[in-house]
Amino acid sequence: MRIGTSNSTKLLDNACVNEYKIPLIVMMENAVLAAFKHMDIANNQKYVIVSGVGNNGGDGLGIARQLKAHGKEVDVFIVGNIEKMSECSKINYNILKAMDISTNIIDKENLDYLKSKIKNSDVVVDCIFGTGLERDIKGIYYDVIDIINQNKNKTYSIDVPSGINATTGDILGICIDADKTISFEFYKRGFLKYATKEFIGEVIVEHIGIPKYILDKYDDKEYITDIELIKENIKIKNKFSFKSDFGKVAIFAGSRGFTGAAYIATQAAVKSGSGLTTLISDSYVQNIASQKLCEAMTLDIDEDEKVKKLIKGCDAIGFGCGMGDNEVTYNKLEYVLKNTTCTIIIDADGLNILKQKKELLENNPDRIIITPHLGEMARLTGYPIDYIRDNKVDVAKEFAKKYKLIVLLKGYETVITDGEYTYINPTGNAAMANGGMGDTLLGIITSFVGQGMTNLMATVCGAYIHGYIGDTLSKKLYTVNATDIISSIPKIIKFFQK
Ligand SMILES: NC(=O)C1=CN([C@@H]2O[C@H](COP(=O)(O)OP(=O)(O)OC[C@H]3O[C@@H](n4cnc5c(N)ncnc54)[C@H](O)[C@@H]3O)[C@@H](O)[C@H]2O)[C@H](O)CC1
Ligand SMILES: [K+]
Repeated sequence: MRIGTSNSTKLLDNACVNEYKIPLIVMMENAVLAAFKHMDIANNQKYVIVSGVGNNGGDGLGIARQLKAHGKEVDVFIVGNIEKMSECSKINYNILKAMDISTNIIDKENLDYLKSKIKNSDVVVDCIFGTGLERDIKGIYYDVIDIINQNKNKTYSIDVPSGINATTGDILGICIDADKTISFEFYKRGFLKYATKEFIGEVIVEHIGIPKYILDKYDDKEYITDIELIKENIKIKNKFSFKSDFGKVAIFAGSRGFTGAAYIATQAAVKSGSGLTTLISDSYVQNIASQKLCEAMTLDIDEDEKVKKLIKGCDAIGFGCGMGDNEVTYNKLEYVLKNTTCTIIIDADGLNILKQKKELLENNPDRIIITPHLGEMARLTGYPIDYIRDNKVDVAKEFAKKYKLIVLLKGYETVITDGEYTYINPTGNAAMANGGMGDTLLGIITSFVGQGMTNLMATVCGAYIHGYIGDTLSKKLYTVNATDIISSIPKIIKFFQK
């Protein structure tokens, strides 16, 4: 699913109208019909439509007409200077007048009337502002939004809950507290901001008849990952394949007290389909992990020649889980980067050691994937955690572009970017918030890179599948642990295999 901003909507509208000769009223009626499908008419009878005078308001007037045509009780209120009504809104307004559907122009005197109608309604349809909101909400607009929030039974917002800036997610003074948002063509970028989550309700994105090639042309290269993309990347195994066709990977992980991390990351790679997997760790970890790892091989990190030979032949290397934030780990990472050309996926202590010494990243373009959480990203970038949380896409993109690598920034709606293309991961849940989850993810991504996916797609698919397994298991489990995820990896990957 595409992510877009106010500007993308404007550019798209202009292109459709001027270049492709699709009249705006056609797109508006498509929007009306698309939104109407979600008005839940089987369960509601009384609707109040509150429209502004821009095109978002025009959508509302069209929805009012459709609701009336389906036998619903509809009260229409318009806020704003009716003289300044947009052209398409005016068309819908005139249709309502011709059909004898009365409209009320809101002023200070009839706010109580609006309030009583809202109290008495099942659903308020919010069409005051959409992508055209451009300044703080004041005066009568403020009062109307406040009245809706205080008195509604349910509110369905059209395109954007009025008051939220569709691009930044900033709340411009006040905003509608929506139960559902029916948005057009794009998931609005502003909805990614944590602070808006409690106001947008369930978000539905509907197409309004704009051809794909036009959407492609005005694409911001930002997406919410969807299932189709995963299916495209998980290929059927050729019947003539050998284990060498599914990648040789190594996992550098573990230290005293962190043997679990080594086991989890390695076993996740095995279960994700790697042809050959080797855990490289200190001998203490090796002795313990090798008793549990049946399929994976193990190697002592200090057996220099053997390690060098093995990593030179690897298709991907996962590095960092539970290794310790110290000079030894840094030296090993430097060694691995120097002695290989394949992709290295760096997590946990592999990231912590980089905070003062980013030259390792600078000197290895297009072969590193980093998987930080907010704290690790703060240490890498120097930005405060709150700033990163509010600007996660921009921060991840900036870092990815600067160091020519892939950033997977963990958190609610994990961000994955190579600096040009960005994917927001919609899977995963709070039942997965426990130790070992990151190690599992590292194992899956390492395995996918080893099997030949591009670095970006391996990271996108790894994050999606990891979260998807967690979502599936959390329906029956109070807590989902790394070992639960690992056991389900083959079954779920199979589900996505085309
Ligand atoms: N391609 C599409 O997705 C389509 C979407 N449609 C709908 O159109 C709106 C965008 O319409 P637009 O006219 O550009 O903007 P708005 O209706 O959101 O508002 C503009 C209107 O409001 C005034 N205004 C802005 N900020 C304030 C403020 N703080 N206080 C008071 N007034 C304000 C501004 O001056 C204008 O008068 C989109 O969201 C969809 O719902 C189309 O239906 C079809 C194509
Ligand atoms: K709206």
